[in-house]
Amino acid sequence: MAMLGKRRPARQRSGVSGLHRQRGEGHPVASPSGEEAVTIERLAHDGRGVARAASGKTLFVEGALPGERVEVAFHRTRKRFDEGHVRTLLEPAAERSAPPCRHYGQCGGCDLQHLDVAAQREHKREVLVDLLFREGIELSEPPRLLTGEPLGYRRRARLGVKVDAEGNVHLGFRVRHTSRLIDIQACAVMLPELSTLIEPLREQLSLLDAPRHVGHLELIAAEANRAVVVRQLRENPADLQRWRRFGKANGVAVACLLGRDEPVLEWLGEAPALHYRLPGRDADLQLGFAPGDFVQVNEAINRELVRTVREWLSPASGIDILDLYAGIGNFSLPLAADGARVMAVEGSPAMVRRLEANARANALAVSGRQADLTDQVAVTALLATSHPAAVVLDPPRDGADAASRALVERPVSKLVYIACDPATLARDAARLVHGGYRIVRVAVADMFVHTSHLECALLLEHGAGQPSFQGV
Ligand SMILES: C[S@@+](CC[C@H](N)C(=O)[O-])C[C@H]1O[C@@H](n2cnc3c(N)ncnc32)[C@H](O)[C@@H]1O
Repeated sequence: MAMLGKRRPARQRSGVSGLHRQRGEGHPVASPSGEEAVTIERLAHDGRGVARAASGKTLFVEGALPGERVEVAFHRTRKRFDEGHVRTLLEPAAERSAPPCRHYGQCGGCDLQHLDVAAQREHKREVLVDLLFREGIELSEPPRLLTGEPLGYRRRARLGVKVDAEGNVHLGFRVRHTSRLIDIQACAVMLPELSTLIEPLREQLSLLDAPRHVGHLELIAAEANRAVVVRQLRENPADLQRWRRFGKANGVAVACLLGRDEPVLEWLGEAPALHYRLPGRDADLQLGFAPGDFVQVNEAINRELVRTVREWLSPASGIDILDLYAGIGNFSLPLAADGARVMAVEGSPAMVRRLEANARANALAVSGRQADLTDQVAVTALLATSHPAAVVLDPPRDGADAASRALVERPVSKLVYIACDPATLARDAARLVHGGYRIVRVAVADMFVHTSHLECALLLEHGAGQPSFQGV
C-alpha cells in the first residue's frame, strides 16, 4: 500500500511548476525585428509561461505555453523578474488550442483558454503536487481529477457596469490587472441561460435614467429560475420600475441591492425560491439559497466534490461529523442523508439560518452553529464538545490557519480539507502532516475550467494504522 502524503524536509523545487518545456532550451535571442524572442520553459502556477530573458532574469509571459518560441512585449520590469505578453507567436506548442470565447485576450476572466483542456487539467494537478512538495509533502500518486463540461458551466457571475465620459454604458468583465471594463456580448463559460441575458441587460442599462448609480449586476441561475441582482448605489424609483418591467419581459427575478454602505436586498416583485439539487442517499436533496450566500459556482463539479467527500468519509455507520465553513449545508446535508450526525458551523448568521431551514426541508437532523472559525479557541471548543470522528473543512481563500492548529491540538480520525486556494491548503496541510496526520487521498476538481484557478480536496487520517490508499 502506498503512502500518498509523505513527509520530507521542506525545500524549494523549481520556483515554478506545471507543464514543462517540450523542446528547445530557454536561451533568449534577439529576433530580426529587435524584439526579444524566448523559448518558454514551463507554466507558472498562475498560468503564465516562464522563460529566461536576455538579462538573465526570469520572465513571465502571458499567453505563452511550454515549448513555444515567442516574441515578448515587455510590460513591467521588476528587480528579480520581468513580465510581458506574447507579441508574436513564432512556434506554437502542440497543446495550443483555439480559444472558444470571442473576448479571449481582452477579458481578464479566463486566462488559460489558449491551452488544451486536458493540458490545463494536467497543469492544475502539477500545481497542487508542486505546492505540497514545497511544503515538504511528496505525493506518491497523482491526484484524482474531477472533471465536467469545459464550457457553459458557471451558474453565477458578476458583471461590472461603467458609464464613460461620453455617457456610453459598458457592461462586462475587468481587463486583466486593471480596473478597466471590457464590454462583453456573451460569455463562453457561463451557463447559456445566463449568457443570453447579457445583451438584453446592456440594452436595459442604456434605458435607465441613472446607469451611473448601478455598480454591478449579479447573474444567478438556480434549478428552477434565473435572477439578476442590481447593485443600486442610489435609489431611483423610475429605474426600479424599469427593472420590474425588464424582469417580466425576460422571465427573470430581479432584486435590488440598495444603498452604499449597508446595502439592503429588495426583490422587485415576488421573491423567487432559489435552490439547487444534490443527490442524497435515498432521494435528491434541495438546498435553498439567497443572493449573497456562498454557492459553489460549477454545479457538475460540485456534485463530484460532494460525491468524493461522501465516498471518502463513508458515513453510513452514523458517525459524528463536524462540518466547518459549512455554508448553506452543501456537504452537511448529503453526509447527514448518508447517516452521519452532523454539526455544521458557519460564520454568516444568515447562512446558518438557511442551512437550518435546508436541513428541516429535507427532514435531516443537522445542527447549525454560528462561529468565527478564525478563532482557534472557538474551534478547539467545538472539537471538545462535539467529539467528531471526522471533520470537513472548506475555508475561503485565506485557508484554515486557526482550525488546522486546533485540529493538531485535538486530532480527529478523518479530516477532509477542501480548498479553492491550493497555496493555503498546502501551508495548512504541512502543519497537519507535521502534527501527525497522513494524506491518504488527493483530488483536483476542475471547477473553473479555462482559468488557472483550481479547487482541491485532501483526505487526511490521524492515528494508528497505515493509510489505505488504493490508487486514483
Ligand atoms: C468556500 S465557502 C464553503 C461553503 C460550503 N462548504 C459549500 O461548499 O458551499 C466558505 C464558507 O466559509 C464562510 N466563512 C468565511 N469566513 C468565515 C469565518 N471567519 N468563520 C466562519 N465561516 C466563515 C463563508 O461564509 C462561506 O460560507
